[in-house]
Amino acid sequence: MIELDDVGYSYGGGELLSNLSVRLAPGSFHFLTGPSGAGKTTLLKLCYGALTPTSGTVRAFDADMRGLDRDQMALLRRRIGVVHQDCRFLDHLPLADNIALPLIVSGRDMAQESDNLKELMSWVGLTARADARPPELSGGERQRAALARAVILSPDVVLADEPTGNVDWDMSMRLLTLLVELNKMGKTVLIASHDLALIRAAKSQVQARVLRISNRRLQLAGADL
Ligand SMILES: Nc1ncnc2c1ncn2[C@@H]1O[C@H](COP(=O)(O)OP(=O)(O)OP(=O)(O)O)[C@@H](O)[C@H]1O
Repeated sequence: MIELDDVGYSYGGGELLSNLSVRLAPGSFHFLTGPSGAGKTTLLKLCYGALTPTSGTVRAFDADMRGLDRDQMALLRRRIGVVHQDCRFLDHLPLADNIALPLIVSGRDMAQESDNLKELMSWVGLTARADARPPELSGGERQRAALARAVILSPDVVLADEPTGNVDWDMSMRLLTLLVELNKMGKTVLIASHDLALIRAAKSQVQARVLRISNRRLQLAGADL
């Protein structure tokens, strides 16, 4: 589904990531861990085409991302839902409109999508907050809204960057449950997280592979995690 083959990346100085090869198979569940600054967000950006590797190849849905034009890339990105670390809401818009933004941008008929939006808001437990502005939300509400927005176009793949950052343990578990539900619906899930307790908890709910970035390379973490 998404495949990195011998990928390297540099922001201009020395190489941040070297010789990374990994395949996110359809329906798989992965964690990506590693110390702060190791390159987790960078790797996610390579997976959804926000960055182009300095060496190697990233393929998504059998297409080499480097060869795609703007329209093809836009179509491909609709198949990859991203939960950004900083959520990125438009503060002047109500929450429901923020969650619906990908529908609007992709030109969907909003009248036809209204049930989809309501269902999704209910799934993340935010129906009562539909009219709230993002600055009025708690951290957990923001993270659940970011997840709803990431999946509103029914992507095949969900990439979540620290989706449980700044929330307490109960909310982390609630968010994890939502991500596991998405995986049980057949979606491929990759979660970047430095929270080892979360990763351990997930292992009782889902068969997850844990990848760790260490010294610029990607390793498969052992059972001792
Ligand atoms: N646009 C950029 N230009 C230059 N350097 C960057 C840029 N974005 C990130 N970096 C650097 O690349 C390194 C990896 O950053 P990245 O955000 O991928 O790490 P991370 O593992 O996600 O970190 P964290 O766990 O703290 O979120 C850091 O040293 C960061 O400062």
